[in-house]
Amino acid sequence: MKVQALILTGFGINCEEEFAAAYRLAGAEPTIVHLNQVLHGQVSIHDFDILNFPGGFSFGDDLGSGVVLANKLRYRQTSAGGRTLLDDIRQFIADGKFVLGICNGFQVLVKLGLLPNLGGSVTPEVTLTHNASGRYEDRWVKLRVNPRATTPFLKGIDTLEVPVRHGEGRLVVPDDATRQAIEAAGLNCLSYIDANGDGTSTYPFNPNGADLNCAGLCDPSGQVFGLMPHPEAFLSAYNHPDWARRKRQNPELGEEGEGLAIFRNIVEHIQPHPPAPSPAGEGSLLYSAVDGKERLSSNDVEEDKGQYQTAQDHVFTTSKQQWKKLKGWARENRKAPTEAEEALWLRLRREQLGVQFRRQHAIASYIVDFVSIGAKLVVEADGGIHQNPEQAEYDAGRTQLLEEYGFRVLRFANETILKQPQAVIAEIQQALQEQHSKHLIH
Ligand SMILES: NC(=O)CC[C@H](N)C(=O)O
Repeated sequence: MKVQALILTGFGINCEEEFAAAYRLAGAEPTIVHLNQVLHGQVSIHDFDILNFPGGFSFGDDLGSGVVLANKLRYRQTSAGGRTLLDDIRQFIADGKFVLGICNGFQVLVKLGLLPNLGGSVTPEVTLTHNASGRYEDRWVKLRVNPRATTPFLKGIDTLEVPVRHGEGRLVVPDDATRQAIEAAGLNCLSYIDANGDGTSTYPFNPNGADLNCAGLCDPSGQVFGLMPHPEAFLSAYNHPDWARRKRQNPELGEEGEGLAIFRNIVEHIQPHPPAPSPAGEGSLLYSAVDGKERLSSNDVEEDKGQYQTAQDHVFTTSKQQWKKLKGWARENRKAPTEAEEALWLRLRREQLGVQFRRQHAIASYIVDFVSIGAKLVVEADGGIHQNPEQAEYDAGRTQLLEEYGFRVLRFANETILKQPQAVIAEIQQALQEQHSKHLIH
């Protein structure tokens, strides 16, 4: 099942379709509902992974942007039992789920006290108020991600160019203690920067005069994130006013807008996807070397059933001749794994890391210990013999060849696999993510 994104609308919210488009492009399933459907109990936020508050002019910005909506969430009872939507949202966050607010949505989260929520009691600690310019600002700004920010929404992003459109985007932090606490925890996760890339309070780079030059906040868990600018308004490169000049300067310029990364990040964080395998013959020897005629019927390679067998299609990444030479060996290895191989397989099999791994799989003239064909990632469990110089040279040649075929190769010493399995899995997960983004870019 796809990641489920619930997008609230109604009462003057007006960016819900852009949110839906962003989630769709990021591979999630968006559902737009009127806030009343949630307040009246017709839709439960708990059926979703990400709760989204889009921008707009909820309740006409009466009493201050986001104030009325925040009060509805805090005080409107949703059921006979006297629960409020805020109670549900707190439960939703405690369940490890995610909340995103953009512009008016960010204002709601701040007025409600879900951001920055230093004290954990969901009481307002900072506010957003009228821009220092005294007028509505509609312009493109540049942002820098606080390197200390830990929210998954911003993972891997350094800078971002996005539009702002708001009248009340100026963050005001009431006192030094709050300011220090926010900075100490890295919750001021986005700042406005000038042309040199430095955080700035200078207009118009900082369009509203925000304290800490702050354009966005996250809570200490990183699960709640909000920002004044609109990443959902930069999903395509053509959204940018300078796209034509940029494209002329760099014909290779990708078509994706910078804002999409935030949505991809959170969807990927919730459900790491394997990249699609590259189409036959495209930039890789892998599939073109194995044409239809060379394929063996699955009967020829019937594998032993048992603890180490997973249901999977047979994918051939070697020729028929080579497979004949290698299959006996592959089978033997599979039947008699080393202790480290066995330990690693128990953590890789059955798509536990979100992608399918095969073990003792033949690629060209080699048998690799584990491979995810989709992610193009090979994982090798090395015994002591691999320290011997001759073997090391052989390994290096083999790695080079596999890399030529488009695979990335990770090697772990058996001892490391057995003694630090968590670290090994973390490294494999990291590599899977990198492989995923790499293949998306291509
Ligand atoms: N685009 C928006 O979400 C605007 C938010 C709010 N109405 C403001 O003007 O500040």
